[in-house]
Amino acid sequence: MTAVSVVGAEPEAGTPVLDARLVVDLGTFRLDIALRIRAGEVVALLGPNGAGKTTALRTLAGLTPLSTGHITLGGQDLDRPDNRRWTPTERRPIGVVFQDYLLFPHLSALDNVAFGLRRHGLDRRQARQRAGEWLDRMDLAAQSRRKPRQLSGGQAQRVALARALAVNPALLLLDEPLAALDARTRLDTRAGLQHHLTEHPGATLLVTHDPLDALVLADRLVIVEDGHVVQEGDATTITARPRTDYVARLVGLNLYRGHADGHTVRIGADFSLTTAEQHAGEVFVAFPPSAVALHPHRPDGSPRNTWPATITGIQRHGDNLRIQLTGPIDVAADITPAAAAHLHLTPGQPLWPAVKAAETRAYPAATT
Ligand SMILES: Nc1ncnc2c1ncn2[C@@H]1O[C@H](COP(=O)(O)OP(=O)(O)OP(=O)(O)O)[C@@H](O)[C@H]1O
Repeated sequence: MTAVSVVGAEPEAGTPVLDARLVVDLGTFRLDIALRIRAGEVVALLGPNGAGKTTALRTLAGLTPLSTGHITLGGQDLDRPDNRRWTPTERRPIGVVFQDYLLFPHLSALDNVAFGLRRHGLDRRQARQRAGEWLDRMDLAAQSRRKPRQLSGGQAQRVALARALAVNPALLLLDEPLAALDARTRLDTRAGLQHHLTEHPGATLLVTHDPLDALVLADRLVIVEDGHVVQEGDATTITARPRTDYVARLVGLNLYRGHADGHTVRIGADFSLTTAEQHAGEVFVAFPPSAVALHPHRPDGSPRNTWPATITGIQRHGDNLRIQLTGPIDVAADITPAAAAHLHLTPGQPLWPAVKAAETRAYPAATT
């Protein structure tokens, strides 16, 4: 099917479609983030609970007003409080897939998709025809007459996606689009969603707290904590060089901030790590839990990074066990069940973690 633009011209690939600075004051919480998304680009807004992701999505959709800042889409100001400019939700060239889809329960799948098209000016026949084509494209032709309650979770998600995409929005907003699905359906639906996002010529913002969704679906990640962007970039850079504890946990790394002098990084008053790279000044040091070996006594031929620690937690982690330890630094170590049995691990037990300098990564803490 050829995509016919209902909402203005097709954006040119590579040009910024969305340019926004979102500032929202909600009592004691303040969101203040800048977002730019190019045509065809999928950006994931990722962050812990309460970071401000939903608030950002609601301001873009016109459901929560900006306190200050602006939302410019395809070169047009949708919101600019300083100029008293605000565009009602239904007049925005934006498609939204809400977490629980918000399908109209009394309308068939076909009419749910046609509804948005009619609101954008198509007559009933045209709207139903276009809706039928979209359902076909989503592999839902056989379900087009069903009401939402007669659809599986994955099917309902695809109807919601068809409804949002059918109007060819300049900006597609996805709010935790896979959160309502069970693990198996999630896997299939994620693959389908990835395919449709690749084909969407407009900008896409995906709001999620699932790192896997973000890594699989997005070209770029914007990480928010407490209303602010703490890191942004492609998945490779972010996974290699996390800059906050939240991001480090997300990508499964131990992360420390310290002061480097050559190969030595001082962390806190009485502790330092030896790193493979040399630096001077403020740095982050990161290493994976799999790089941490655990010894019952101080290891002989002592690797330079070893210290006394105490077990605070033991959890399953895939085929291995993840051991949390406290000491001069807190650290997570992944070891095999066989190694754990050999060490007779119990909470409170003293151990010596050891990490080779070659397994560490050090990088400047200053953002340039
Ligand atoms: N209407 C409101 N009035 C006052 N505070 C609010 C309002 N809506 C949200 N907040 C607060 O704003 C902060 C951000 O909430 P938001 O829902 O945007 O976070 P989130 O990142 O989407 O979190 P989650 O992943 O839990 O959905 C929270 O501290 C929340 O309590």
